[in-house]
Amino acid sequence: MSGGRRGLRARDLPDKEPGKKRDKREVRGTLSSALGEQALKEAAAAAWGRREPLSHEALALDPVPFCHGVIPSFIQGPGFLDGLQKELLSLDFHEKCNDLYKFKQSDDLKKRKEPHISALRKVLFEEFREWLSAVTQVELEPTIDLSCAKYEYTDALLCHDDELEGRRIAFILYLVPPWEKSDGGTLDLYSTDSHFQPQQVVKSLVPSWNSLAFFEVSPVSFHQVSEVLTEGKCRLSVSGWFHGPSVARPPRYIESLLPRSPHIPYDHEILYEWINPVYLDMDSQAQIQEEFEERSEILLKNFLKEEKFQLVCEALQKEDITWRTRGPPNKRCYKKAEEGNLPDVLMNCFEFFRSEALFLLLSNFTGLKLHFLASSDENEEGEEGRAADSTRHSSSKPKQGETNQEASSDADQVDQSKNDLHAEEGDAENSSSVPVCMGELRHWTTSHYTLVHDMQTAEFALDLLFFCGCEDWDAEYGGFTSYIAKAEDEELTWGTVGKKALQGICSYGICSFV
Ligand SMILES: O=C(O)CCC(=O)C(=O)O
Ligand SMILES: [Fe+2]
Repeated sequence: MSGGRRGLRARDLPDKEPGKKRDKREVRGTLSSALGEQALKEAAAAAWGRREPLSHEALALDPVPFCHGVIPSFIQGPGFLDGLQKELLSLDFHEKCNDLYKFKQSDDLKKRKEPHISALRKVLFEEFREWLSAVTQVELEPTIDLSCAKYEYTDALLCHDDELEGRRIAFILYLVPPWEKSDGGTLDLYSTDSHFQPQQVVKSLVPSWNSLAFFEVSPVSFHQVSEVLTEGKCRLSVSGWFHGPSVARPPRYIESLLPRSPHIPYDHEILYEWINPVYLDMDSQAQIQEEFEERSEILLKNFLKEEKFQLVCEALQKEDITWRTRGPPNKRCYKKAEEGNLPDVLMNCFEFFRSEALFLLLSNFTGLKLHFLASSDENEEGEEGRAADSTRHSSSKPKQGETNQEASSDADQVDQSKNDLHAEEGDAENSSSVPVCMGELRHWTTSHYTLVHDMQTAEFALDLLFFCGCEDWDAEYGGFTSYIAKAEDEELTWGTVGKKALQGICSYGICSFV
């Protein structure tokens, strides 16, 4: 059928000159003419190779914090980008949302037939790829890896390195309205430490219409898209990767565990001092245990005695607490209080959370064996989720002198096999047979988060989260904790306390029992 239509159209057209194209709809994208200049190409290749900066009106290269470049006017000629923008905005976009990002992504652009999208694909993966191969001296393959992203108000993509087998150069072409740093949505580049872990943002690229950013994908190419802060502005981009021969990577860094300690020997008096008496009643403890065993979680309202809670809240407002940001940003970003100089009431509160009496009470609340006196009546089949499998803990009493000892682990780089050891807690010789806990006083406010990451140890623990200062919290502020079952890759919901959350809203506190 289409042959007939083609024949009819051919008859309607005037005689064509041999070899001349007839399809008026063919659209061509043309690269910035400066990129065709041999001298610029050679200067760029020399700078890239020597890890030196280059500043030219058509191209900027910078090796800090990792090799990247910006081409401020990537496509030349009027009209092309408007046509491209129109085609892109009419694609179907899918909401992408988990702990790492929130934005909208189009269908794969690999096979789209729209004229401007096809033309862009051609210019990127033919002409520009050749230019980039010459500059970076990497044999880039024609593999097409291309999609379109839309970041709107409150969208963001947190710190990551882009590393995936075969990806060598990342690129992003921006199609944005006039954009300021204060609009958010900057492409932030991180410095790294000696373990290739990201430290802090040292450069922010503000997107602009028709600018293309590119960078080498490497163990240190940590970057983020900061949260878009202006309502009604759309940060549209086309991005992808040029693939090439894989390069050897250093083993992933495994960070040291936070110090853990066994209980501190305080008897039940401390419970009467701190806890709302309703929770000390044996019947309510039995009820709590029933609900916990059913749901693996329980919310205990008004847990502390009112007067103690007030004292803790007041102390948290004091200026003499030293809060330090805890990273690295590809894993977490929140403030942690230094324990050395906490106000007395907070020190005492920490001691209460680490007390022997509380270990025993938590055993009663949960049915987990967090104390040698706790009965071990729970199911011997492994329990799912975060409930500790108490059958893996021996019932040996912590020896005198062992209390409050900190079990810290090696801060040096270790391999995966060490990581695996943590999962094998069945070993009776293992020091984890004595229940231990770790606690932090955390301050959560706007743009704080934690991320699920590859190197997270798989172990059984009871999380205890005690919150202060978050009365009248609204789910819209974020800041919730989500759990995913082991080996499940189902996306999480966005748990960051975003910038749109009201200033001054924060929550405090966590303690974890293993
Ligand atoms: O849009 C940007 O500036 C960067 C996007 C990015 O990092 C990614 O998609 O992996
Ligand atoms: Fe990225």
